[in-house]
Amino acid sequence: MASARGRAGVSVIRISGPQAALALQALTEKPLPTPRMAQVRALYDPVNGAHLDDALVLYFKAPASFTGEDVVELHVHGGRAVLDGVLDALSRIEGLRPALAGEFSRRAFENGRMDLTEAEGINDLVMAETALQRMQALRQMGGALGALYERWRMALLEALARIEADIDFPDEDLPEDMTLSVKPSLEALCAEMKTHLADGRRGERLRNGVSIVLLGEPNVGKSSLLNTIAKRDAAIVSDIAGTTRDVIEVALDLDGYPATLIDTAGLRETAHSIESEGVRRALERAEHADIRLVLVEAKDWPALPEPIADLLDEEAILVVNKGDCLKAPSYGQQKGAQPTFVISVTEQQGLDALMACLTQKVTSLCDIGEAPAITRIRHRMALQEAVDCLERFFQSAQQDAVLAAEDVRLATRALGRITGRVDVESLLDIVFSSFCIGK
Ligand SMILES: Nc1nc2c(c(=O)[nH]1)N(C=O)[C@@H](CNc1ccc(C(=O)N[C@@H](CCC(=O)O)C(=O)O)cc1)CN2
Ligand SMILES: Nc1nc2c(ncn2[C@@H]2O[C@H](COP(=O)(O)OP(=O)(O)OP(=O)(O)O)[C@@H](O)[C@H]2O)c(=O)[nH]1
Ligand SMILES: [Mg+2]
Repeated sequence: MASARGRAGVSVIRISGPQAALALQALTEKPLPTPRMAQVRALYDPVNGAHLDDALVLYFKAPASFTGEDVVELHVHGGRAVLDGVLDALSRIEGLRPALAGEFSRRAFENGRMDLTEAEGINDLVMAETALQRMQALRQMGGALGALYERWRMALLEALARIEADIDFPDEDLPEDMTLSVKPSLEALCAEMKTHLADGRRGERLRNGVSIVLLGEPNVGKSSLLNTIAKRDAAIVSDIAGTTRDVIEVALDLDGYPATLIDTAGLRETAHSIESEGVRRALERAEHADIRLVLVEAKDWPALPEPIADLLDEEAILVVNKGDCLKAPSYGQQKGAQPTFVISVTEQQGLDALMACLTQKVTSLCDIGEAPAITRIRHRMALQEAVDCLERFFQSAQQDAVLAAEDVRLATRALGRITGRVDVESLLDIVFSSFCIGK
């Protein structure tokens, strides 16, 4: 199944590999359709001849297909019985088995149709929830990131060839000390890689979403604010202090940038074991969050309760809720060092200014600009390893050309692992296991 499970107008089943055309023929009484031309065909169970559907079928002849193998697509009516009937019929055809998660993309990679970063881009595109996540995924799927790493790898290979020439023919007419002569170009390359690494993890944040945690004492209106921002009743609100215990997450799309807003238990000392577990979880989330929204009630402001004052660092945004309880509330952003917003959730006041501030923060945390960005820890670790190898090379180059060559070779390998040119076998299960089935 290439489409989602469950009832749908149309569902797509796809088959890849040398038996694909035979499978299609087994389900129809007519000859194979012309490659890449959609045809309507009645599908029958090959064993008992039962009519399964009138489907739209496509045949992609190898190598002109997504996987590079013969591919057949059955665009069937998306009902339970149709899908069960067709999948059941297919499963009884010899040589066919259900695809593994990511297996189509994996085969496309193994057949040389894309590098690993492009395959990862496909998965990111399927997972993308906001416009900018989509843009980043399309860029990576189109090969921009892979091309950058491949360019660096080629430059390293060239340097390596010169160093090896120096080792193999030390007395020939080569310019004196090749190992040193490649140093400036490798230094420039290393600097470029470090700049690429020093991206504030923007690409990874854009892919994963920025986390925004709501913190504060019980009853200040954290869950009310979450519901208002999410525009739905995601969390229970009540006037009983200690209502929220579990961590509650809602996904936000802020001008195309992804964020997760996280509601937590009100912070207080309590003997109640469930509530104190909630408080523990709240503090744990606070530690890992990208943005902390610290809520207080208007009556506790500007003189803040001590435990709350302790939560405020320069990263935190102070939100003063229940502004309607003030005599003459002035809503919106307040002057002062700490970013502070007076709001009223019940009166729907001051929220626009708060949202504008959040959107701006989220944007600056994951704005990647024009250049392709690192989107996962796998890339970051390999790049860092390449940089470390090059720095070792700069140390060792004078002393020993053979050791120096080995450092450059290891840096080349580290880059090659990102696009899947080397050490592929150990990587594939990791990369493709997070894909959808049918992708
Ligand atoms: N029905 C359907 N929709 C789909 C896909 C699919 O496989 N099937 N895709 C995939 O998941 C995406 C489209 N990507 C595709 C990429 C390449 C080829 C392909 O046949 N490539 C051949 C021929 C190119 C040509 O002649 O233009 C090739 O590259 O050799 C097909 C789909 C999104 N929509
Ligand atoms: N007057 C006033 N009351 C509010 C406002 N926002 C929330 N409340 C009320 O404050 C009470 C507590 O709201 P919650 O959203 O449950 O508070 P909380 O911070 O999630 O509380 P815990 O989950 O116990 O930590 C409810 O009765 C809300 O209706 C506001 O802007 N003004
Ligand atoms: Mg709550």
